[in-house]
Amino acid sequence: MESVVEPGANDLERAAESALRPKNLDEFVGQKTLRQQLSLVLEAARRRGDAADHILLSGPPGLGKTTLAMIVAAEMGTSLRLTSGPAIQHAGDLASILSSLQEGDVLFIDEIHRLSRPAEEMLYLAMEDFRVDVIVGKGPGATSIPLTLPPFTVTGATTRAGLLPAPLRDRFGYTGHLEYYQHDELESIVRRSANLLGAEISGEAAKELAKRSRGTPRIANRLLRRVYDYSQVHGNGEIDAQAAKEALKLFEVDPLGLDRLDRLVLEGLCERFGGGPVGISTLAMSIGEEPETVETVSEPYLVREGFLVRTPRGRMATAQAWRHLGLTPPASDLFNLLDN
Ligand SMILES: Nc1ncnc2c1ncn2[C@@H]1O[C@H](COP(=O)(O)OP(=O)(O)OP(=O)(O)O)[C@@H](O)[C@H]1O
Repeated sequence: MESVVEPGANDLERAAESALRPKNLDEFVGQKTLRQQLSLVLEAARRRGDAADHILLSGPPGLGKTTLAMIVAAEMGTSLRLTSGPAIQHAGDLASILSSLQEGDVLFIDEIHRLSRPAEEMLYLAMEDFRVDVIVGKGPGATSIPLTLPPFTVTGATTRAGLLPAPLRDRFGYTGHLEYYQHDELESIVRRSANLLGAEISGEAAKELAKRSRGTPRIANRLLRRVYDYSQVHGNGEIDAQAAKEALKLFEVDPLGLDRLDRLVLEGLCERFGGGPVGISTLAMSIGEEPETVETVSEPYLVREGFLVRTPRGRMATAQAWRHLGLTPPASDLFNLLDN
């Protein structure tokens, strides 16, 4: 893990996360509209005694898509099968997963936009007609054996719903979009997770963590674990505001959730390029980073929080970025520059 505020997770962290996952919709914090809609879809299916409709969940990493897929299976009282677009190399891999499903099972496909074309086409048929054609043999002698599947629910997750081909998107009866969380929601998540970890946390400390979590429960939980470590090593294990602030300083996460890389990007932009505009490659090179890292790890949050704007001529720092670094924005303000 490069940074404590990176929204993605590796396998090791996913294992640590499983203890903190909400187990049902009532425990799932925030995303009120999505929760109400999903609850209705599931309740109706339960009353009819049917498998739930196929569900597509879209939104940035770490907001709870996998957790919701697990909740769908738990609420329906069925089993969950987990796979991902990149893990399914050949249509045959998907055929063997599909043919092992039991009635009502939930098949979770993470990064569904990364399925190969043949797998995608096989999935259309399976989702619509609960049928899969299994190819036996190779070359001219190959035969296709149609196999009927029991009704099941695909729950697809994607960070980019726009990348999904329309025929696949259309086969989902319900699509829910996850939004970044509000501070008060993250505060509840932090308190709930602290409780599960057996950690005592003060209200002020929970607020401090929520503010720095970039709207993302995964980051909130990760910061909580690091702050808990700190309070156990340097204190009596209780997390108060002071311990939280000291730990976050140690991990270089500032009061607005910016980390070392974010600040390097803004400093590079303001101090070396007068606030821009400057191309992403030049900017990344000037701070010794790969353009892709800057673009995928740092930039989305900086843009979202209004520190950086992307213009046709390159990246520019906003007045807020200058002020955050303790610098005075240049007299020619951003909007005059953008008009040129
Ligand atoms: N609404 C929520 N309430 C409480 N905890 C949450 C909530 N959403 C997510 N979490 C916690 O955040 C962590 C990450 O969630 P999850 O793995 O479901 O995210 P994801 O959207 O599937 O991420 P990715 O796209 O990287 O797979 C988990 O530990 C989960 O318990």
